[in-house]
Amino acid sequence: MTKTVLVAGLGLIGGSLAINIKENTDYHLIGFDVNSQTLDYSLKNRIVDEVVTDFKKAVKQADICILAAPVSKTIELIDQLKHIVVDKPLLITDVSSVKKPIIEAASGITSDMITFIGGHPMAGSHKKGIEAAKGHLFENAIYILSPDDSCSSKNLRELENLLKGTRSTILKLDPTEHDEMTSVISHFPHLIASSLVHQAKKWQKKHVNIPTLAAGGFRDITRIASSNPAMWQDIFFQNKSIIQDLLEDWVNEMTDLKKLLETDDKISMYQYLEQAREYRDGLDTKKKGAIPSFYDVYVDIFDQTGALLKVVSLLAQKDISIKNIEILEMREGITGVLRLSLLSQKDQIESNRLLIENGYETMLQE
Ligand SMILES: NC(=O)c1ccc[n+]([C@@H]2O[C@H](COP(=O)([O-])OP(=O)(O)OC[C@H]3O[C@@H](n4cnc5c(N)ncnc54)[C@H](O)[C@@H]3O)[C@@H](O)[C@H]2O)c1
Ligand SMILES: O=C(O)C(=O)C[C@]1(C(=O)O)C=C[C@@H](O)C=C1
Repeated sequence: MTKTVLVAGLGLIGGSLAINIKENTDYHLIGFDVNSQTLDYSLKNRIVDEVVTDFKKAVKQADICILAAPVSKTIELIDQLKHIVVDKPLLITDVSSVKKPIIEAASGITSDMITFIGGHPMAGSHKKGIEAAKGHLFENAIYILSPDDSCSSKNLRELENLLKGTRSTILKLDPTEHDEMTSVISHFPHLIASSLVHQAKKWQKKHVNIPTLAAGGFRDITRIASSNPAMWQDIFFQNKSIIQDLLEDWVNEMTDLKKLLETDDKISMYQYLEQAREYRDGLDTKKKGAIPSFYDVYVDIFDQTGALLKVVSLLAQKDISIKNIEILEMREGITGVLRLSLLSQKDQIESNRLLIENGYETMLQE
């Protein structure tokens, strides 16, 4: 018999998982969300087979339930699950960016029929809502699962099978490990990105043209400051103590840097920058990790109508698929740099050759 999957919270992540599951399995998909427009959109665009407004009733129908609401709302949904009586096995997972409070809440589910496996796809975007959902969002990403000791291998396999179509790589982490690692690599950088934007905004009072000068570097480092504030506020408070520790570390490090300037210690400053460069470059090696392993080609193009289209068509003629395109710097009449991210080294070399043959100036990611 066809199994039923309930997705509770049909935003960017829940919607993307629903699309992916629909594309890759024949499971019957039910969608639940507190936003009626989201439910209408999901049904109209056939992201799910059925929508419901009664969470408890839908849970009783489901074989698998994916909780994809904001972290604190996911905890509230888990609290509801503690009081629902199910008469068939139910496998529950979530997608929350913070794991410890989720696993703690789930430990209060006492029914023998229910298995909870914490989950977190390490991919997303600064966009939110169902309209931004994409079935291929998790391709090449790390998908963290936090099964506890009581989780059977059958249940784990069932969840892994469901997620197979995402083409992500499953990594098992315990919740504490997860929360520390994601704070360093994901949560804390969001706080810093927002603080850099605030700094620019303050200085704009003195220099009105600051936004005009905000070129590649500033845009690169602050892209994530355009993310969903409600989601990040929730994450920071759910992972508060680690964020506080990292903030303290950061303040100390900034104080050290300040001292290097005060004491004119150019050698230490150089070493600081060089060590950061070496570590950052190492993250981009061709193994999968928090930073996806793409093969980049940088192309110098003029900001003229059709320039982007010409580059893309050139590669498309040779069936080279581009994983990601980013314009790093582009001002009217001035050359700009286009970053093409490709899926294999073969595509990277072939694209580079084609572009050079057609008169483009290129550079490969080392
Ligand atoms: N955005 C990312 O980059 C990203 C990446 C990985 C994991 N996550 C995690 O995924 C979860 C969802 O984030 P998102 O980016 O999809 O957010 P989103 O704002 O795009 O979607 C959240 C959805 O949950 C719905 N919702 C809110 N309260 C609800 C409730 N009580 N019951 C049911 N639905 C409810 C909202 O209406 C919305 O449709 C969060 O826990 C977040 O930490 C986000
Ligand atoms: O790509 C982005 O914009 C993201 O912010 C994705 C990102 C991240 O920090 O890497 C954000 C939150 C998640 O929990 C996982 C992934």
